[in-house]
Amino acid sequence: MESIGVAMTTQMFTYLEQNLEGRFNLFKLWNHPLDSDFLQLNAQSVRAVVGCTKSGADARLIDTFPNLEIVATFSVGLDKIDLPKCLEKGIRVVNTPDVLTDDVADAAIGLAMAVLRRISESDRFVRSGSWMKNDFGLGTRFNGKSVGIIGLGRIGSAIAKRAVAFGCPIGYFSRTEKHHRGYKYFPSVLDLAANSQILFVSCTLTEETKHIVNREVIDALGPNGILINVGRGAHVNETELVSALLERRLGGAGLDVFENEPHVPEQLLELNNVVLLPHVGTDTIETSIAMADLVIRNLEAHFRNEPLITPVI
Ligand SMILES: O=CC(=O)O
Repeated sequence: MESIGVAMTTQMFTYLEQNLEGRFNLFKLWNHPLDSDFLQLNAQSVRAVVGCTKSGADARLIDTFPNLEIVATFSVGLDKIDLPKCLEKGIRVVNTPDVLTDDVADAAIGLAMAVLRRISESDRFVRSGSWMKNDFGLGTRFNGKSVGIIGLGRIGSAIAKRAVAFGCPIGYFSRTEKHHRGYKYFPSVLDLAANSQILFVSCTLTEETKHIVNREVIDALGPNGILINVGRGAHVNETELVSALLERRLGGAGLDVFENEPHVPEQLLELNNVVLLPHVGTDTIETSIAMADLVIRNLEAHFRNEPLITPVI
């Protein structure tokens, strides 16, 4: 397979890069931009693209490679891929579901715990020497809080399973009722938010779920409510979120994702009731290796004319 051209859109994980390099003719697009002479000269040989949450396959990239057969994303999310265009051109698409579910769910629970028990804030308190002068004060309990989950897919279900272990009653919103015994279905996000103390966002980003958390949902969650987003930044109307936090209409937020990553609204940096992560929900060594292996196994299966392991289209 050494002669097959594979284009990697951006730097993502050295292990993946090295393994692709060992198997294919790898083009690193951060060294060779789409309009460079080198890339134009080699564009015909590229049959696969490997993208990620930062940089996927948009129409321009797809059109650059006339012999493109498959797009593999080093992520479960597909929002950086022009899926209709891939479908129209008969380009296969694969992602990395399942192997990352538990780590994202762990990160979601960690964020909820960090906000409620003020873990990041208390760490700052110790480091700054403030403990010498004052007591830290009280946090808020996590166990037993009513949990609402937007999107009861793989990750949402894994969050629910963990929250149940903390004695939390579970409500959820999804396109269809899942008939899960013990979890309460809410056909509207607004009702879910009104009945939740902690609202987790873990659905896929589509036109329908963009800004699914808007001003009304935030107000329904209320001044004691906590919002945790491990989906995509665009699930939440960030401007409304910032206003609600500044005006204390929302109790707090734990965010792994933002509308314009890596840019984070400056006002959030000043708030102690907010915990901010740099989109690291899947970022453990174990999961990253499993994701990279899945990308490679999918590409190898495709070029051997075998069934794809995790096909999207
Ligand atoms: O955000 C992470 C992913 O989509 O894998």
